[in-house]
Amino acid sequence: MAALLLGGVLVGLLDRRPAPPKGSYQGVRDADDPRPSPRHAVPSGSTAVLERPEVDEAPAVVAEPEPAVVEEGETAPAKPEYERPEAAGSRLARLRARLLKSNNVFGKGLLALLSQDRIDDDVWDEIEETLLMADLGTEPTLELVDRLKARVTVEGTRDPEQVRTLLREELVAMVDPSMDRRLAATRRGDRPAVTMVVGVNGVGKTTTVGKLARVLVAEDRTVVLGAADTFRAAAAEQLATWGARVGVETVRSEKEGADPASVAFEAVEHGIAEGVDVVLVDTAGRLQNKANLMDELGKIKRVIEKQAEVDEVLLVLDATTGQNGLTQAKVFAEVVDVTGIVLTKLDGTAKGGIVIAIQRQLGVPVKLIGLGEGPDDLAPFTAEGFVDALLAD
Ligand SMILES: Nc1nc2c(ncn2[C@@H]2O[C@H](COP(=O)(O)OP(=O)(O)OP(=O)(O)O)[C@@H](O)[C@H]2O)c(=O)[nH]1
Repeated sequence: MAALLLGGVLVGLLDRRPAPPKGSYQGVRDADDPRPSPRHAVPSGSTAVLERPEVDEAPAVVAEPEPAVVEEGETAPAKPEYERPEAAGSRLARLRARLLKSNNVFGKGLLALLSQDRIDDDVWDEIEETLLMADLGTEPTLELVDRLKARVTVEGTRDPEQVRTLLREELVAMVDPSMDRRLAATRRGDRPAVTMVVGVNGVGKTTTVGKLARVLVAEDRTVVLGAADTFRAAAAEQLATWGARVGVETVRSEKEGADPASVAFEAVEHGIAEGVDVVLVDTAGRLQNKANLMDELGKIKRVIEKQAEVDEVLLVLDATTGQNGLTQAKVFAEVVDVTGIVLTKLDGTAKGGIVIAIQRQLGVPVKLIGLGEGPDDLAPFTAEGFVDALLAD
């Protein structure tokens, strides 16, 4: 199963690139200004700086720190020690207990109901209620109940293992294993893959960008982060801290309220210069009104696309917000072309059905799920892995 999870998520292998040069990069242009030459010889008054991990070199691939050889009376030289993030493939399997715990009623409840000797109308009503309570949504609930009814009638089985198999098949079909859940993580020619991460504040967006950088580093991808959420000053700091832990650089603004498109531009520019695989751009996406959001995200995208295509727009949604999350999803989908959903805080809700509801609403796959506050508690999503975790013993 680990192989399945891994294979479904990221393709290709990273070619190891030389470490970026020393020194700090200063960028100053407005996003619409012409490109300076030579590249980094720019006047003062910078809008974006590169938060370079404070080490002699910044290896994009994490190596086990070698034990330093120290003579008696000597102090060991400072050595870069980055964290080694957990491999992407094993994450969902590791986190299944958390998913099962929070979604116990959904998975186990359904199994128990379907395993009863006699499934009368009352039991079907209870099944329907269980699905609705799990935020599956009315239409998918009715569809699933119809399919289960048809199969139980035809197969007439109450054997727990057969019931489990039947329910597993039907839930996997609802989650739709045919959706392409791979992340854009491979360079296109001489350009990095560019991912914009959007969503309202508080959903776990900045945390998700940090965790996603770790997923990519675990897959031997080189990454640059762009802190284009210039609305909340602490967000850039938070992001740079995430990056520094795994040797990933963050391009950020020195000024609160700086032009987010400009920061995004410079992050991508830096990613191109450094030859990294992926540039992840965090955005603010305040939802006061749709026109503002459209202006801001539209501008960031347009400006990035002066240099490289935006390959992925990941929408982060908080699974605990239920219907509110669906409304947010709709607004964002009207503003940008969302290519994937990251559903955070699934560990804190019994409403795992939201995965199906959101995919149905947007026609876009859930690509990653957040299952805790730990740095590696973001897992690549697969239909089978998710359903197995819901129905696990
Ligand atoms: N339990 C749990 N908590 C999470 C998960 N993802 C994020 N969080 C927590 O959610 C809180 C908010 O996270 P942030 O990344 O700051 O959220 P954000 O407000 O969207 O980021 P900004 O857009 O920069 O404001 C933090 O305490 C995170 O640790 C998750 O999957 N599970």
